[in-house]
Amino acid sequence: MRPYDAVLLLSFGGPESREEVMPFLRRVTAGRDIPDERLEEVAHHYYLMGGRSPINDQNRALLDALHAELRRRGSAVPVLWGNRNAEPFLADTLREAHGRGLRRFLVVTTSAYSSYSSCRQYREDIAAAVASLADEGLEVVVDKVRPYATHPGFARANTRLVTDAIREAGQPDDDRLRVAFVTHSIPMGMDDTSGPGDGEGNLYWHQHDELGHVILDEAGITLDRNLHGALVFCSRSGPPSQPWLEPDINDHLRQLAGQGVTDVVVAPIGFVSDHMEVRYDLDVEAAETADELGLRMTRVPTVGVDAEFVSGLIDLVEERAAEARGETVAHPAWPGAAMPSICRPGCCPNLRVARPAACGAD
Ligand SMILES: CC1=C(CCC(=O)O)c2cc3nc(cc4[nH]c(cc5[nH]c(cc1n2)c(C)c5CCC(=O)O)c(CCC(=O)O)c4C)C(CCC(=O)O)=C3C
Ligand SMILES: [Fe+2]
Repeated sequence: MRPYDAVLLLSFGGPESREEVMPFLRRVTAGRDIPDERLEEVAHHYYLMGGRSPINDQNRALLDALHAELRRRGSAVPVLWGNRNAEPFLADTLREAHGRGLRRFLVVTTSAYSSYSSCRQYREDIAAAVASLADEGLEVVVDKVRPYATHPGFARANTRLVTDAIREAGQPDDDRLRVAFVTHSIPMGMDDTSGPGDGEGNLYWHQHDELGHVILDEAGITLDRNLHGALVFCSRSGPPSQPWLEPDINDHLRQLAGQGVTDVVVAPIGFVSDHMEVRYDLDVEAAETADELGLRMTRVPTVGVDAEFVSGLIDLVEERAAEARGETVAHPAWPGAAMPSICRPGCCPNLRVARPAACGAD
């Protein structure tokens, strides 16, 4: 039995022209406490790239790669694409698919970690899309693969990319080289409540920290070196009065320059492809800071369409399909533990409003 009629890549979405930038930003920040100056600043980042976010083209490439890997494994299941904040919108993708006779969907998101912004918010948007189709009399079922920050495919691909970049940096002195693992900053309150809701919290921070540590260990073994690194953040928004995860990558670079470090390997492990946060906040802004400080910066590629990463995502698709068929199935995890495919009640909560979320037990 095939439990799903289609695999559905669900992403954040981005604008593709100057005219789409402001409507996109208003959609993303609707009801949020984001200062106007911050919106203008972010709009400017998009305008620098001609108003076109890199994210959609990267998702088109990922879509092709997922499709190819499924075909390679002998599966004919269609692979569709929907976004939360830009065309093609998730509800439109589902409606169109329903028209083609597809009813049961398995979502893979372009977000690996556990937090409200990176997990539950996707689940809320799935629930809203399913509800809006139901209002039109169209019934669909949507499940999701588990968060894959702790899946070996993601971790191994990142480990290899960081190891190659350290080699490429060519600084043999361990004390002069640092690896900066970078992810999207989030409000501290969001991080404090991230995780399954069993009282632990800080899972967003912890997943990144743990991955950074195993990457350093593995790269150190491969290269026979004693490597040093730290977890740092980019793309803070929100009012200055609200605490967000720190240190910011730019502050971190300043600190390193003061410690005699000459080479920084910047590894954006928080992102699955070169989003604007990577292309602007790291490749433009952090690169400028490094340049001013006289630091050599090597930016590690994001996993993108790396074969090991893509293969890991399809392993997760097969794992979730086996679960749906009621089979006992292994949940490979490294580093740390596998997250459940069905999120626990109250995990990674929305701290502002209670909204229905799909793919969970609540
Ligand atoms: C954890 C996280 C991820 C990673 C997980 C994931 O991938 O989902 C992520 C991804 C992304 N965020 C993106 C864009 C934006 N995020 C914003 C705002 C915010 N992000 C937040 C968190 C995250 N965001 C938060 C806590 C806010 C504050 C407002 C709110 O609570 O919602 C804003 C508003 C302006 C600003 O404040 O910067 C924009 C434009 C794009 C598209 C980029 C492109 O075009 O390539 C992508 C992939
Ligand atoms: Fe964001």
